[in-house]
Amino acid sequence: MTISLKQIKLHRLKMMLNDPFTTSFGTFQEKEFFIIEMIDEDGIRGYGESVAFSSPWYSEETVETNFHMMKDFLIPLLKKKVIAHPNEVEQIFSPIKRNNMAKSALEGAVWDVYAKQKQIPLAEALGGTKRQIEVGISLGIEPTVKDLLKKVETYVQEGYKRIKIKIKPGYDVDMLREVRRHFPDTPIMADANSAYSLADLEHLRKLDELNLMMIEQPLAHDDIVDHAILQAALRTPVCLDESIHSLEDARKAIELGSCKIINIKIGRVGGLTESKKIHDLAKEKGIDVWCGGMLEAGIGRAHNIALTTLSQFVLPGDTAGSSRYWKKDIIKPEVEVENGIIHVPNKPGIGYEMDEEALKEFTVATETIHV
Ligand SMILES: O=C(O)CCC(=O)c1ccccc1C(=O)O
Ligand SMILES: [Mg+2]
Repeated sequence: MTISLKQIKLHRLKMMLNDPFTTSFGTFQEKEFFIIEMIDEDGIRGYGESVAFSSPWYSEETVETNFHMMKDFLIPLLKKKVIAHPNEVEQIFSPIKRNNMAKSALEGAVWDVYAKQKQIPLAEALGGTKRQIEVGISLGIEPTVKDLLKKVETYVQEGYKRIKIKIKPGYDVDMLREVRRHFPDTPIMADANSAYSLADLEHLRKLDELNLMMIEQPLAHDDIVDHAILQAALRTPVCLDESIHSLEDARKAIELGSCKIINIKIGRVGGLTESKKIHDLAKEKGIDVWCGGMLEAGIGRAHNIALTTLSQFVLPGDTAGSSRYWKKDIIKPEVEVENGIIHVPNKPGIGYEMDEEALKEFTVATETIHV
């Protein structure tokens, strides 16, 4: 069996988040992104989602650069190619440097086509075995600690397996101490999105009193050297997010001791194939991994769920339920979280149907490309 693509549709969507999401870089409430629909010669449809944001605050990619890369460079590389296995897509895209989120959006759709051809769940195609996955939730920076405590309370009640809290200088140790006081036994972690430097080492050391599961990306987005110094000085495990773009980055970070945990985001590392490689290395080296989030709509969420079924995803990820983000998601059924658990669908491919009505409602433009 091979994959012969006939058509690729790039649907540009605009959706409003239920609540504004604030990080150390700012606040946003609207999300623009692409849903990739690939149609093969037998009419099988596979879907992918581009996860870049409208501005390059998280990484250098944006919605516009994703479109440019997919349309002008990556899709032309797929033209007239017969793909035997989605593992090959990474190699096909290798003439193009970086632009991992653009690559990943397309590669994800190829994986979905592949699994649907074979009539197996994407999770199984990836080698995943878990039938249910544990998930946590990521909470943005709130106007006051009181507001935050209310949110933590809500999601602890709902059964989320761990609570991640965004931090920044001035909204960190004291706030977390307060949260810990109210929730002495809840698994809690902090994500700094690169808001600190080694000059803050003594301050960050105070986090060690709070029994946090980890601190995510405390230092620069492109650093693995200073993180190694910080990790050596902290008991709290350091988790890398922004700094890891590839298997090679992961290998170097592990060798340097820059982290004890890796947040794998499919888009950030260029696709499911690379995610799997990082997962396998982490497993071999005894590094725990979990699946990060990019405030995805249903298609990206479905990919995250499938990836999380791999065995070294031992920590709850950021793949919360659809309703945490959207009034209405673009898939049927929506992703439901029950007591912090998602039941992995066992239908072929990503396991969720595109809600065509919702797709239409949120689409602002569609580009159709024949391949
Ligand atoms: O709920 C999610 O999808 C993840 C939320 C989150 O923490 C996040 C959201 C957008 C960009 C970066 C991050 C991050 O993990 O750093
Ligand atoms: Mg992060």
